[in-house]
Amino acid sequence: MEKIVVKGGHKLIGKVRVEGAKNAVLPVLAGALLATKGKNIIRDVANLADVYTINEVLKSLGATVEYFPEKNEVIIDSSSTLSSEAEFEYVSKMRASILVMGPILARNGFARVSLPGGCAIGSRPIDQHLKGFKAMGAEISFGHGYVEAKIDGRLKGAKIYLDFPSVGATENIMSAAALAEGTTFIENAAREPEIVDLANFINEMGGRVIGAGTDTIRIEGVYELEGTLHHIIPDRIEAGTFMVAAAITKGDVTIVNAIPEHMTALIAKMKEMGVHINEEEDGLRIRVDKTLKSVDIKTMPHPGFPTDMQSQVMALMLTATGNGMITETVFENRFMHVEELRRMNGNIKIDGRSVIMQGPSNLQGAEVAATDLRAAAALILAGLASEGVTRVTELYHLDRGYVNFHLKLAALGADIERVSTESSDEVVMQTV
Ligand SMILES: CC(=O)N[C@H]1[C@@H](OP(=O)(O)OP(=O)(O)OC[C@H]2O[C@@H](n3ccc(=O)[nH]c3=O)[C@H](O)[C@@H]2O)O[C@H](CO)[C@@H](O)[C@@H]1O
Ligand SMILES: C=C(OP(=O)(O)O)C(=O)O
Repeated sequence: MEKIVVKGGHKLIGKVRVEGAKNAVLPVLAGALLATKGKNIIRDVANLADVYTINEVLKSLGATVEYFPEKNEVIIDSSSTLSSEAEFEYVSKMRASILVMGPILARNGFARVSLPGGCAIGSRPIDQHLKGFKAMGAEISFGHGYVEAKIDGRLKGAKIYLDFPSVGATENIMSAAALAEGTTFIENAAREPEIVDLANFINEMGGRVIGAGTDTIRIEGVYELEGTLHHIIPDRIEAGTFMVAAAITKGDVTIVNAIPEHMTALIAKMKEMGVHINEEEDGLRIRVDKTLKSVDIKTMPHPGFPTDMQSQVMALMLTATGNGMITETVFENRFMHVEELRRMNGNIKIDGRSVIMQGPSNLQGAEVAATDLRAAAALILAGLASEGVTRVTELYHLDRGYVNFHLKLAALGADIERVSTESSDEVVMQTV
């Protein structure tokens, strides 16, 4: 078993560079399957466990995938005939595997994908994805834990209103519609920057997607798409996580490669807490020189406050004075980290879909377990501000979404290491 061991009490100072976005690269790599000619070259690909998983899914479908992690590049050739089935093995490991369904259905007229099921943060159904495929003429059926979509000939353009601006449904429908006959409108579409990145990628392949980033996306279907060169946008959640790391240690950190326009809600709320945030020539500078004050936050679809920053900001709020409330509206069960933060002496109460904090808590190092990807980051962040030593386990969650998280924090001055605990001794895995 591996653990991250962090000793609190060190201010973080310096510069850190963020990687390409996990939530942009996964739909783009799935969308690469739309190309029936040429090769797709995808750059600024972060070296994440989820990237290995999606690459395995693409290979299992018959695409040729060359991955050069040292160059942050993936080359995909999907020009030969592809299989139509995404198996349980991959979908159960990573829900975003469902994003191959749109491209496969559009290309093959048939797709069979393992039902993703729920996870630690909520039930996460895919009814909105399927509603879109159905509106485009597909017949949907379920059996043996799989969902199947089938169409005679090509998918047909349609007007699709999403009941909720689901990120995955918008991406899956947009990809499918790229090769459909006629024009598709997605109304109440998700507006996340990652949606815009996927739309840009489809257009670079020769597609016609208009309006991504607004709540109505128009997709004029084309007959074929061709491989292209695409650069993935920077990871706004990794950037936000380092913003919290700087603030929670009352440090002074410049985040290189962040796009502030992708993080307006987070920047606004952190400023409201008293964090100094300035756009400087070399990046986004985060500085704290006083005690922070608690605020109220509600997670919302973009451009609202991102649910993927909820747990990290909760850790920060525990160090602030006064009463603060965080309300989670996107996922119904994204509070598993609360119990772990309580074990670190966090003063938090759950009240329905909200948590109430009375701060500042006198955070104390403890043995804690990550319950999901962002919870892993939040517990490490809390450890940076705790008295004594925190040990965080279940690091496979962290590796899904952060590259060398502990090394980046150590380079900023954190006392942190990743150890293997095969025997009773802790063996340091990597040092700076
Ligand atoms: C790989 C990726 O990009 N993951 C992100 C994506 O996940 P994902 O695409 O799964 O998130 P969605 O926006 O689809 O889900 C948001 C909410 O809508 C519900 N829903 C979704 C689809 C559907 O068909 N029916 C339905 O009810 C979900 O259960 C959830 O409560 O957006 C989330 C919300 O910003 C982020 O937390 C994830 O990090
Ligand atoms: C919830 C997340 O990702 P996924 O949708 O891949 O589980 C996340 O990135 O925080």
